[in-house]
Amino acid sequence: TLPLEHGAHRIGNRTDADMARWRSQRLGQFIHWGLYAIPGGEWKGKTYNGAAEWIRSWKEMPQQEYDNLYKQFNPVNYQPEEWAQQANDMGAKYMIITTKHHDGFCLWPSKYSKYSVAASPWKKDIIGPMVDAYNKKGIDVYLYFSIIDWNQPDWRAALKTPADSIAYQRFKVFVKNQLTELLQRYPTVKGFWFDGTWDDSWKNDGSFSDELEQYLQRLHPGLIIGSRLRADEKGARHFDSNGRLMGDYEQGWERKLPEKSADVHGNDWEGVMTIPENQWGYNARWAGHIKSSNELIEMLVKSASLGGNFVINFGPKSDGTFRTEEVQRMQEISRWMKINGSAIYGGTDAGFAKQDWGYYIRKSGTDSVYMVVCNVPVSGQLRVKLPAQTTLVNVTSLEKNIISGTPELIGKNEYFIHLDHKNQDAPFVILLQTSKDSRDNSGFEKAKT
Ligand SMILES: COc1ccc([C@@H]2N[C@@H](C)[C@@H](O)[C@H]2O)cc1
Repeated sequence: TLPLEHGAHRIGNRTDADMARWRSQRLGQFIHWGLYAIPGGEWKGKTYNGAAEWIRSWKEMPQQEYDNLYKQFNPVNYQPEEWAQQANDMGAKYMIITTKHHDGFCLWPSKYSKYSVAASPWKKDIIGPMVDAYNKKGIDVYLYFSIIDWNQPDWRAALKTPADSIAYQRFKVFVKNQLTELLQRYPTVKGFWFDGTWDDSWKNDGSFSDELEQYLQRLHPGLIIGSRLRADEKGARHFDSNGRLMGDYEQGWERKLPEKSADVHGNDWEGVMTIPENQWGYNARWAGHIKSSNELIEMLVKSASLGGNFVINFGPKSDGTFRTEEVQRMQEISRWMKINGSAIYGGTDAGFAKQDWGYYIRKSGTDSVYMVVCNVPVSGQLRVKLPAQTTLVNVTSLEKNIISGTPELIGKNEYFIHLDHKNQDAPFVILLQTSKDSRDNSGFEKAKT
């Protein structure tokens, strides 16, 4: 291995209480809200085909006109208590809010930038009331912060001249000041979600990103920061030049999920997902495939089964309300989580052989393994193959009328669970009580349905 000064400083997952809490939460809510919600992907009758929060970079968008949108930011229907209530109903245990996206507009009245809500008709702090409302519901808050800042004259994507380096030096002080300010203003936040760290200016400054992370940890012990912040001294990101994960969890799963356990190497990880194919900020016209609640639930289940968190993104409108499709999904997921949430919270990789009908999720630290069935086989029976030395003690379903009769034992530790032929319209959950013992007769009590 290479001697790295600014590579991973820890091998293996964090074992502290803050990280254990994050790991148990499993379902998060991402919120992308800012000036980009005003155009909502359209400008002067034309539709922007990119992600709505990137409209400033569209050739049809005069940047000065975009930058002046702050004069229209006035979310008269913004009700953070309602936002928190609906997130709580959905079953989200943490929320990530964009304090500042790439456009540099700050949703808090920053001392270090004029380009904030303080200059808008709204005038007031957006972030504070949101943090308070979510915390009051017992939901942890993480702050999304973009290192890229198109509004800051000292921002540089690359350092080409000595003047660039002097400007970028000022920019780094600005970044550190804003992050310090955010922690001082919102001391209950549990971590940062960094973005906009792919440019050369940042990638080639691994020592700064490392010092910054350590500075933030000292300022706010226990802070949780993903792998997207850091670069090592050779410009490697997420995984250092020795292949070791930097930060507290793998933060690269954006609009995509790992397929199997081997893809995550036992690391903590988090997947963030849009409901449309690729829109984070509000876009008036959702095109392409819009994920159903069942699709989002299956992604949540898959994430928990692979030992990771799943965060669903929402893009509120400029007035502070949510679009119908997003409210609908929060309500449908809420219904599912109220019945099946016990399979998700505290869930992790069960280490069982994957079957076609769906996913196994182990309640961390126990012998309870949930089966979440997403693909009911036409045979009407679910095959369960237990790892060696594992005995099946009991089988129950979280809802009634799922299992018919007693599971059939075939071979040493294989079972067929027969299903009640009701056609289910959502994933359903069966709980396996197992035990690690060498009894080879695998005695089996009658399954209770
Ligand atoms: C260069 O490609 C991207 C893709 C997405 C992003 C941002 N990350 C997501 C979490 C959103 O904030 C999106 O704007 C930035 C650059």
